[in-house]
Amino acid sequence: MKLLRAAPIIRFLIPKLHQTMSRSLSTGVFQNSQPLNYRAGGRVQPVDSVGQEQAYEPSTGRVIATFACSGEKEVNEAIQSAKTAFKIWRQKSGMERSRVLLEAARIIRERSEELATMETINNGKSIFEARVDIEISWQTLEYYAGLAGSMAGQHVQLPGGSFGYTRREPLGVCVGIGAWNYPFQIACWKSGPALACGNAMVYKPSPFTPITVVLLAEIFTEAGAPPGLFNVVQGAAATGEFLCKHAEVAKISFTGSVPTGSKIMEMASKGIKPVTLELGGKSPLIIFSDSNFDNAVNGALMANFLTQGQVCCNGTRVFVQRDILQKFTEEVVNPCVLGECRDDMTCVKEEIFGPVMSILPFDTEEEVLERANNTTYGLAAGVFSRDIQRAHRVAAGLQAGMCFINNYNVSPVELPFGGYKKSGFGRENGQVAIEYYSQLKTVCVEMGNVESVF
Ligand SMILES: NC(=O)C1=CN([C@@H]2O[C@H](COP(=O)(O)OP(=O)(O)OC[C@H]3O[C@@H](n4cnc5c(N)ncnc54)[C@H](O)[C@@H]3O)[C@@H](O)[C@H]2O)C=CC1
Repeated sequence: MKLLRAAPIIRFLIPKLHQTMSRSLSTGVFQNSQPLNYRAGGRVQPVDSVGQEQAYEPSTGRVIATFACSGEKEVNEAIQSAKTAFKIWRQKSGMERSRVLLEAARIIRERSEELATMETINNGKSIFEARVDIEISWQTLEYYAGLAGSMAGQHVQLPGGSFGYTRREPLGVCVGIGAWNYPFQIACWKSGPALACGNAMVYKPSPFTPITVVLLAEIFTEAGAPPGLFNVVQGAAATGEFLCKHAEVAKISFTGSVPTGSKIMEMASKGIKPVTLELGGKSPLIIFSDSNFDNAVNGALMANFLTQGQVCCNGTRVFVQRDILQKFTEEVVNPCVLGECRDDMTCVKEEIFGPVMSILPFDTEEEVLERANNTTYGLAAGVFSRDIQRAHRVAAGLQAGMCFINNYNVSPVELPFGGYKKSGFGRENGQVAIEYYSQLKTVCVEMGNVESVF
């Protein structure tokens, strides 16, 4: 079982990192000394503030950064900086945007060990998972670089030689607000499609993880993005609210909890701004007795214990068909697996956002589908079975935006990701994300004379 090897791997790797990396970027000694806001192509101290936050290194408990939370003026400065860059960026062809994104992806790839180490220091996840996050991040930029050059509208013929066409246009200044569990990756999932479409972005990371997104901002600048294309403001709820309420923001893409998502939607509604909401979940994983047993066990571990269980789409309600229940339970036990669970228990109904798997026995397909869907969330779901017809039938019946058959928690950038029900709406990744960062203009062209009806 791969995940059980996570702790030894990080212990093994840390001495090596000490040897190969500068002292300032080693686990246990890193101390931030630079401004963490970024606008107009450089790091800046905010012009005003609403309080102060501290960021920690979870493995040691040390404070690694103390920073001011951006106030209303600073948020406005960042938005004006983005507006300036947007005027330049929107005029670029898709191929020109693509080159910048490809170069940013190349730099991330080249600096992946440093970025992964920084992510481990600030987030606390193991280095092998941080490396995967960084890999997904540059792949995201590469993927949207690939799409940037091929964004096109439609040409429609009309009577008398007249015609119409559609143009896919950027929205303007987009705001990204991220959670702390995948700081760098969430920023890439939002900025990749946003910039590919010709938008500029102001990004606010979680105050728990302020460090790596500023490195992403520097990378975009180094890659040739106009100054101000990707800006960073730091802070908590108050800073986030200044962003959401700002009249010149065209769109908000948010990753975080359901209660905050609801507030974001409320603020966006005042300005009629589109939102993408990537929220929490309490996802079901259904294991039929005919599944490949080892795959099902590995899948259940993947579904629960990556990033200390702090993964939005984790399959934390593990429904196991009764005839393999005992064998399965014996196989997956480590901290913390809860057996003999019932659907009405709090641990089964509410998101824990930690490494806790709840095992629930079931007997029939019909019964388990109804119970799996009996939740206000709908982010993800999984099914393990060798019966391919049943697997597809169950996937079709599951009320979730992301369904896995015979695997769990694999999120290639080519596939759209997002939720049903209270897990949010809009999609990240895949071609469809383009629709959430652009708007369609229709141009109707008359080739004849204007016939007056008056
Ligand atoms: N669906 C998805 O893709 C993902 C969802 N999540 C969800 O995120 C949650 C955990 O992340 P947290 O950082 O604790 O979530 P959170 O909702 O507390 O915070 C998320 C972000 O929103 C900001 N924020 C808080 N209040 C705000 C307000 N009133 N206005 C504007 N911004 C505000 C925070 O500073 C932070 O940057 C879990 O519920 C998890 O399931 C996490 C990762 C991925």
